[in-house]
Amino acid sequence: MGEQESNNSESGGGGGVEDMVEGPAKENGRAADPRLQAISDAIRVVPHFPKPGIMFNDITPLLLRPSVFKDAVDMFVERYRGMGIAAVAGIEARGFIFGPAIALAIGAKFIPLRKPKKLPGEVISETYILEYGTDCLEMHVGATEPGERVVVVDDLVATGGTLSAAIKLLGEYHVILSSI
Ligand SMILES: O=P(O)(O)OC[C@H]1O[C@H](OP(=O)(O)OP(=O)(O)O)[C@H](O)[C@@H]1O
Ligand SMILES: Nc1ncnc2[nH]cnc12
Repeated sequence: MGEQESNNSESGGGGGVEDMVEGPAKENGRAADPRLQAISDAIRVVPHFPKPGIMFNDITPLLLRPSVFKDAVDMFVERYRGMGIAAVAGIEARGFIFGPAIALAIGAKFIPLRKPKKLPGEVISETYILEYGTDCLEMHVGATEPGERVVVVDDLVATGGTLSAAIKLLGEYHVILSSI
């Protein structure tokens, strides 16, 4: 593999599935899922993108491998099916790639948490700080009901700013965090 195709085990980038992989042995004291290594290997780390110093975790190679893409979705479906999850909230843009598939498979609704000025209805907004700037997430008012269990899905946590904003948007509801 060239430098731009190295996998996450060589990366100092954001935390994603690679944080769940500790070789073939254990994950939180349990046997690691054998699917994790292939998922981790399918995520390309691109140094200095989009700015110097950023180790960019690129999930697009994973999307080109249907069996690995399916394994990534299935792992979340297996984790959350039967848990009374009412909604999956996907964070724009990459949470929109995984979230709807997970939502459909567990029989939950899908809530898009969008970048500013994309949703036409009444919204609530949260501004947050990124590794490379600031951004804002918005959610339609009424997308969730009080007391619903919501899973938040995204591809990656770096600073955690995006995830914190999502939690604040859904704050009055019961949120379950989930990162691919
Ligand atoms: O933990 P954080 O530091 O907040 O970073 C993580 C966020 O950054 C990426 O999205 P990005 O903001 O690049 O938007 P995009 O998916 O629209 O490209 C990623 O998909 C997460 O949403
Ligand atoms: N290191 C990273 N890789 C991919 N997307 C990101 N968003 C913020 N940090 C990132």
